[in-house]
Amino acid sequence: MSSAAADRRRAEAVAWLRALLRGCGGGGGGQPLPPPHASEDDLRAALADGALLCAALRRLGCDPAAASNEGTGSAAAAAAAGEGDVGRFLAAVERMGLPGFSPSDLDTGPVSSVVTCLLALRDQFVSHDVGGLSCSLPEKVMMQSMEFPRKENDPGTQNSEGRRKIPKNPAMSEPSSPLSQTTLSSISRHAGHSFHDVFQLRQGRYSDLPSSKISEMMKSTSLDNAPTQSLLSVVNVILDELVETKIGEIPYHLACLLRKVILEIERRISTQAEHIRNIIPVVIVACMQQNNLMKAREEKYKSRIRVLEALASGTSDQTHVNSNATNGKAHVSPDHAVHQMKMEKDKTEDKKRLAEKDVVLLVKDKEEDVTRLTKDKEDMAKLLKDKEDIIRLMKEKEEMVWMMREKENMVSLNNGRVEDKHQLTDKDVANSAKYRNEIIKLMKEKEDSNDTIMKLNIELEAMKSSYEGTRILLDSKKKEVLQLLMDKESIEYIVSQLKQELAIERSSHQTHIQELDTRAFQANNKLEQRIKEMELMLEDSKTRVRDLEELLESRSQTWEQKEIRLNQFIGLQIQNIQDLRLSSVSIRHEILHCQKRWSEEICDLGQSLKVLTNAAENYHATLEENRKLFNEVQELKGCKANSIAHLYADILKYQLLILYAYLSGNIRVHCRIRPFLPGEDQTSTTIEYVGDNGELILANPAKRGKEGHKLFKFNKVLGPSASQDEVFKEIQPLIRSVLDGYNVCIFAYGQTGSGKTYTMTGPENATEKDWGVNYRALNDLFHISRSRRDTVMYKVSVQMIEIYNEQIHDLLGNSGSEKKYPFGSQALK
Ligand SMILES: Nc1ncnc2c1ncn2[C@@H]1O[C@H](COP(=O)(O)OP(=O)(O)OP(=O)(O)O)[C@@H](O)[C@H]1O
Repeated sequence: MSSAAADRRRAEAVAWLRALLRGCGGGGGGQPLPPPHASEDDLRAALADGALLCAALRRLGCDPAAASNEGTGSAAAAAAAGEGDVGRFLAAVERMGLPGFSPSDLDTGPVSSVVTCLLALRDQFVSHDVGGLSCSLPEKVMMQSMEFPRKENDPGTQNSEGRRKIPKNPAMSEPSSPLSQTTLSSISRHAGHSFHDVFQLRQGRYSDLPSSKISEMMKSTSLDNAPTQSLLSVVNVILDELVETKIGEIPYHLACLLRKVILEIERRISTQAEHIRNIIPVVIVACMQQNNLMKAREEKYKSRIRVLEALASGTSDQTHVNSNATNGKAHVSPDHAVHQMKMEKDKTEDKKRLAEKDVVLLVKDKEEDVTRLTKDKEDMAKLLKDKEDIIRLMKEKEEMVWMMREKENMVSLNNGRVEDKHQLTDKDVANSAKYRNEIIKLMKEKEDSNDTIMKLNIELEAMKSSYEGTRILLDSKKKEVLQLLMDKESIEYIVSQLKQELAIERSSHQTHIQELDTRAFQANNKLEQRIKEMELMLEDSKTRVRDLEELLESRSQTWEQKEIRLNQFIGLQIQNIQDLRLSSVSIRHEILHCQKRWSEEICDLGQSLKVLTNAAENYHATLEENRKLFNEVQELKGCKANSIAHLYADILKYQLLILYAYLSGNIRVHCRIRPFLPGEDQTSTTIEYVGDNGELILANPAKRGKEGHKLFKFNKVLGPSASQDEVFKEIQPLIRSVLDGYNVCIFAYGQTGSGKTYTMTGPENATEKDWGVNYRALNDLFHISRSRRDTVMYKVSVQMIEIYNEQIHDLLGNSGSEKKYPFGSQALK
């Protein structure tokens, strides 16, 4: 047997023992009862002296002392079991044919045999359910101890003289109500005190009974074992006898018997009242527990509903989140999306499993609640029935007391009559007074009993009201349960809907997962393609890196070569500087020579200037004369002054220009550097240096040393950014000097594509801004001639020749002879 089963059996035995002995103050002798959850040691300690065991036997209607004295077998068993209560208990148990135990088991041995013995004893006496109702163990034991009344149609309940039938109360008739008649007779037989034999009067009257017989009836064992019905019958019969015989006095021994019987009845009534008092708190506690249980159930259901609601809202949220996630997944990677979808799917399945589990638990709880409520309802019905029985019992008791009073009145009436008729002796009077006192005492006691019954009635009323409250509570609970059932149905409907939604969601998720798989597959393909492309690009880049490295290598070699060349150039420059020093010395000499020559020339120029001054003086004189003439003409006309002033200014300006041209020399060489044309290498220039004073250094990479660099000297060097206008401005004074009678020749010289045509003519379809020297010169000359037309008449002729292969050709000539140099006299003119 498992320890749990042994504990359960021990608890059953202890509960039964406690319920059995509770009403009689423990073991009857003040022995403490074992605690409700007694351990083996507790039980052993409680039962060690055997007092509780014997009390239990007595409570069951079996006197162990008497039993141990009966028969040789019992005596032998008691002897074998040892002396004392334990021995007597074991002897009684053996006689009943129940399993016993060794007295040493109560000292050190296992208590399982003791428990088995106690449970067998319980089963022996509690084999029949009260009123055909089955109860749980503690309730059964409790109800046994309550000794509920039972109505029997047993013929034995009626006396032989057909008196008014008094309902038999098993609780009162027998100390342990559930005892079967067979069991009872068995116990009585074993005890040797059949109450039928003792109390049932077969013939004669009680007043005629000998004292020894009455003494035997008054023995506590006889009274204890006698059913209450028998005791009541005894009282009734004695009172009837008194009424019938109309004797004024009751025999002393009969009065004692009457008193003892009434005391026994009162004791049983008080025991019953005690039981009722005990049961009321138990019932109230049970009701409160029931209430608490119902409240707990209600809370549980509410929490379940909340969980389901939360689950439902969570599922919808999840659906929302899923849809959001699905919408937002266009921006996340496919692998991540698939992983997320799987996680969401797992979560949804977990939630679904939880929801199903919750539903199963709810259904289970509901079934348990329904079962429990049904059971509670049955228990309450039982309690109500018991309550009605108790009320009925109390009424019966009241009737009985009323009947007893009636009979006492009748006795006292008869006594009065007898006093009137007979002269009593002193002894009889004394006896009568004594009996009267006894009867008054009995009446008082009955009054007390009535008070007790009244109290019991009040308590019963209170119980009734509490039962009513409990019933209302139960009705409300029933309604709540119905409400809960309806809620459960609605929850089941919601759960089924949720399941459908989950199924739909799952299918949509699966579709989505398939789509994502397809997308992931496509993305994978794309990525693989991309990887291949990137690999190709990487290869290409590597090749380019190799090329660049090679280029870098070659560049570095070039730079090294350049560095070498630069070093060489620097060396060359140093040599050049030295050469320049030398040449500077020679130049200095040359300058000195030049200074000398220039001083001579200046002297010549001075003479020439003198000539010019003279000419200018003459010119001024002429001019003065002309001015006078003009003044005169102006006086006459008054309108030519301005033009003459202009002319004068122009003349002065031209004279200065002439002087400048004279001082600058007759031949001037200008250099114009053409900018790079589109498509030309911008870096491959040979120009190394351009000076403001007309110096130009050109590099020749093909030659080394001094030969690699050439220094040129011009009157003016015009850079690549020089405009057409700047070029013209440089030669404009020379061109204008033509109008003063000087010969001027301007020509361009250079290799093919160096910009001769551009400089002289300008680009094709050129605007005024891009005009070349020719256009600008003619334009300027015509402008001046036009401005001087009032004073000077200029004649302009144009000749266009070509020098080709050292042959000069007139491009405007008509015939062959005119075209070839020397041109005709016509052409020269
Ligand atoms: N200073 C400049 N600015 C802009 N473009 C120029 C310049 N000089 C020359 N060019 C351009 O250079 C090209 C060659 O110039 P151009 O025809 O004048 O050379 P060229 O010396 O006359 O040649 P060829 O001897 O063959 O006749 C032309 O397209 C011209 O427009």
